[in-house]
Amino acid sequence: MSQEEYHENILDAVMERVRPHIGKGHVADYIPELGKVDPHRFGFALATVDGDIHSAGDVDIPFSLQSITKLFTLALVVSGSDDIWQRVHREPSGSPFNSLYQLEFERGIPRNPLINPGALVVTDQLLSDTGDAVGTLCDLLSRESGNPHLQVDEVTAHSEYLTGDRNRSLAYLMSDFGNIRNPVSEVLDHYFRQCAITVTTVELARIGLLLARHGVRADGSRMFSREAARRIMAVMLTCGTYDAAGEFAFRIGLPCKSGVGGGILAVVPARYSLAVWGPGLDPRGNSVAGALALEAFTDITHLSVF
Ligand SMILES: NC(=O)CC[C@H](N)C(=O)O
Repeated sequence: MSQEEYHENILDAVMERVRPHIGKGHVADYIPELGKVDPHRFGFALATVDGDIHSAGDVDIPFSLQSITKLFTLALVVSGSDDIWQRVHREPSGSPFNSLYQLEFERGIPRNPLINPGALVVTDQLLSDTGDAVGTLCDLLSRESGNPHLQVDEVTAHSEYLTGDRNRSLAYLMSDFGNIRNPVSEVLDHYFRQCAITVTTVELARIGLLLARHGVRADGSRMFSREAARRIMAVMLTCGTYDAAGEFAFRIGLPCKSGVGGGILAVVPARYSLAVWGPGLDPRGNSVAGALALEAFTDITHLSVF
């Protein structure tokens, strides 16, 4: 069997298993603009480390990256320095991604960079490092996705700006503890806009190759060290799906990062980047069909990190 056939067979088998579940779950209507997305969409894309793409379903429709961006702001920050680990821990929180309660008694140091408070700290750092966090992130994602025109969907960003009081609370609380250094309103503006960057499923699979190749960019140059890649993927596995990270490790066994736009990025280190998109979410904010597709993938291929 050729490589081409092997990958197409995997995709067919994954799609067959996931089809009855497409449309399940609830779209993230706490951000009103995301509540308008059709839950019956579904896409699956597999990128090999050599850059070949195999895909099925709605893989060319742009969707909101949301929390998946947290991986790449982190990658940008750790490419410069490891100092961020003074400002954010790397333990699973066991709590919802926007929970406030740990943050008060842990004195403004978030549990990890892949929940909202942690990501706000990382965005604050990127803003200090570059002067333009969302612009720097958009440049990186544009280069890696193969689409030079990736953009912030300003309507979605504004929709979250209008309803984002919980993120505001997190940011002001951390500012009170001295763990936000730029003006809070500026950090929030960059955070809401970074979350609203849109990509297609195929573009996301390409972006994920940065991790699958352990820090090597699409143009062959190195962005961050192998060690940094290993650490980012460890945090992804243990914290990337919030209070469902244990469940994801149990069912899928790959580093995964979800977003409330319905995307999930998973990595088979040194082999594949996998992107799935299904806007219907479970109560913890992870795509129902997306998780099932990734579980089908590891069941079928036996490719997991365990
Ligand atoms: N889990 C997510 O994707 C959350 C991102 C979203 N922008 C929020 O802050 O609530």
